[in-house]
Amino acid sequence: MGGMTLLNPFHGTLGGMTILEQTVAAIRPADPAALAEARAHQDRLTKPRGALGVLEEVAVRLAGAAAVNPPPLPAPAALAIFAADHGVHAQGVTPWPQEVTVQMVGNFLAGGAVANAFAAQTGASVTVVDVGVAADLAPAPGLTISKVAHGTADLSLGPAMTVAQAVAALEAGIAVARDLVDRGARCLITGDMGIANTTASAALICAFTGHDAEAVTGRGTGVDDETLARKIEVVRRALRVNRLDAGAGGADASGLPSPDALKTLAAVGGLEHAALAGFVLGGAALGVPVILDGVIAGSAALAAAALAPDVVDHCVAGHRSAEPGHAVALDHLGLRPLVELELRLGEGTGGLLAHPLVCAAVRVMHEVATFDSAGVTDKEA
Ligand SMILES: O=C(O)c1ccc[n+]([C@@H]2O[C@H](COP(=O)([O-])O)[C@@H](O)[C@H]2O)c1
Ligand SMILES: Cc1cc2nc[nH]c2cc1C
Repeated sequence: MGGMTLLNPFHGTLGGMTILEQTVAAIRPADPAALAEARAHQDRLTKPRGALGVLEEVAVRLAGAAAVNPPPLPAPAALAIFAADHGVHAQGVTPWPQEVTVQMVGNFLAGGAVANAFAAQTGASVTVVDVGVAADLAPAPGLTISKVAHGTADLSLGPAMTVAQAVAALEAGIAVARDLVDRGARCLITGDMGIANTTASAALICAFTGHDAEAVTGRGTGVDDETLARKIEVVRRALRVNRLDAGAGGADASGLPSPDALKTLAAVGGLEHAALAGFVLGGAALGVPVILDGVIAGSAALAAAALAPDVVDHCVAGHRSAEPGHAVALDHLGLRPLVELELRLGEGTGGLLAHPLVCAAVRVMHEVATFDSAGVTDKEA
């Protein structure tokens, strides 16, 4: 799926609804009939009932999301790495210089990052999306340029983005999901790159779950005790300055994107968080499952769920990262991570590792014999 794409980040409309509104409106909850059929099917397969543990629930979940049993095999997979920079970098919340964001974009495009190795292992394509890198990037194969801004403003001093910028980034993410599915992807995997983005992730998790900054702020790329203390204070200040300390709004009764959720995302999110939220919504609207990576994806999924609660039915939590806010975000979403390896890299690495597990879970539903078809005696009811 190489080749360079230039996507228009303008806030588009069609038939009176914005692309974001259309996308939210197209997302369906899990289909109860397909869920029931998939559960009954699991119980007829030649294995003791429940013997595949969590993998049985994954397959059932994908059947519900696809509204058909068995669900389509979630392959080929496409990883999209959304890259952006953060004004809050100026507060000294990370030991890494900001230019590492653009340098790592170069590394992804050259095929030299861990995400490239893991993608090759599971046969996933890699697309890098510049949604807000501070530096200007030259067009290159595998790079989508959807730059909404040259990084966000400092979220500890005021809103990181305007609502219009957040919507433009959401719609850039939706466009990437649509493009990858058009080109044949049957599973989307989230990836991110953005020095300082674990600070924005912590602020989003506080705002959407009501947890305290100390409980959800972690060491990111590996900050020392002094920097961690400063980072927690920066998150607290961001919530106070942006008047989010009382928790944020979710979806409202209209079924349209909640203005509170958009304001929260704009206030303390990053451009990659907004684009990731759009990517997740875009995949769900097309009925294609989305495997979430780490804390950045988890916090973006909170925003997506506040905009469209049913989006969660289309998500699989690839892994649980070492960042403490990730478990809080996954609990709030009701998602159970498949892999727990103390990863804290981002780029989509945890999502990519989970992809073969999700494929295996679904393949069982297509290929394993039933007690009847194989002539195996079931235990007595
Ligand atoms: O995926 C995670 O859970 C994760 C946890 C810690 C760090 N990261 C990555 O590290 C970068 C942000 O870390 P930091 O310390 O600069 O905020 C960003 O590029 C993320 O992809 C990612
Ligand atoms: C080297 C490096 C690689 C990364 N990949 C994702 N986030 C990252 C942060 C750093 C610092």
